[in-house]
Order: sequence, then structure tokens, then C-alpha cells
Amino acid sequence: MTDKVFIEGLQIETLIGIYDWERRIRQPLVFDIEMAFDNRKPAASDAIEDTLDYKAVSKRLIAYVSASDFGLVETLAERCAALILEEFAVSHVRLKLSKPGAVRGARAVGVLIERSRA
Ligand SMILES: Nc1nc2c(c(=O)[nH]1)N=C([C@H](O)[C@@H](O)CO)CN2
Repeated sequence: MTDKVFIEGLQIETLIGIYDWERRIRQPLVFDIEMAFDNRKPAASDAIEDTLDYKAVSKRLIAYVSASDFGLVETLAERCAALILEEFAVSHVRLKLSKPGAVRGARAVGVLIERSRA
């Protein structure tokens, strides 16, 4: 089963970074997320209750990330992947966390991780 539900370009502002100046500001992060989910049931029923609701996942991530204050993008990406696997009916998640403008000359830097439910 290779079905996915995705969220692309979800921008969230938060406190993130290892340098002193970064601890005094909020910076935008961008999330691209793919979640394994069998979409055949909602396709047959046409019922939102049968979906992996991408709006519900987005709202939960916005709440979590906005309130977070990690130093590394690695830490935040790991926590977000764990949250998705624990709180939603997702067996596998691929999560790209981009920090735009963090490095001069680069459009964005960040991490890309894939995690599965234990
Ligand atoms: N692999 C990482 N490298 C760096 C990180 C990070 O979170 N992961 N963070 C920084 C700084 O906070 C940087 O974003 C400031 O421009 C540097 N390298």
C-alpha cells in the first residue's frame, strides 16, 4: 500500500536556533510532510471521518511548533514525526523541515527524516 496524505509548504513561526541572537527572535520554518495512509475507505465513503484529516494534522503541528523552543532543527523534526505517529493513524511519515534564509546563498537548509511506528 503506497497511498499517502501530504501537507506541502506549511509555514510556522517559532523560536529555533543555537545562536544567542536566534534565542531573541521568531523565525519561519517550512514543513513538507508525507504520511502513509490507505485512502480507499474515504474514497468509497466520501466521509471526512474516514480520512487522515490533513487540516487536523496541520492545526496540531501549528500549535506544537509555535510553542516550541528547540535549538536544532533535528530535534524539532524528530518530535514532530513522533507526534504524528502517536496521535494520528499513520504508520510511516516522511518529514522535511526547512529553515529558509538561515544560510546566506541558500534558499533553505534543514533536515529530511523518515520514521515508522514501532
Ligand atoms: N544540522 C544543523 N546545523 C545547524 C543547525 C541545525 O539546527 N542543524 N542550526 C544552525 C543555526 O541555528 C543556524 O540555523 C543559524 O543560521 C547552524 N547549523
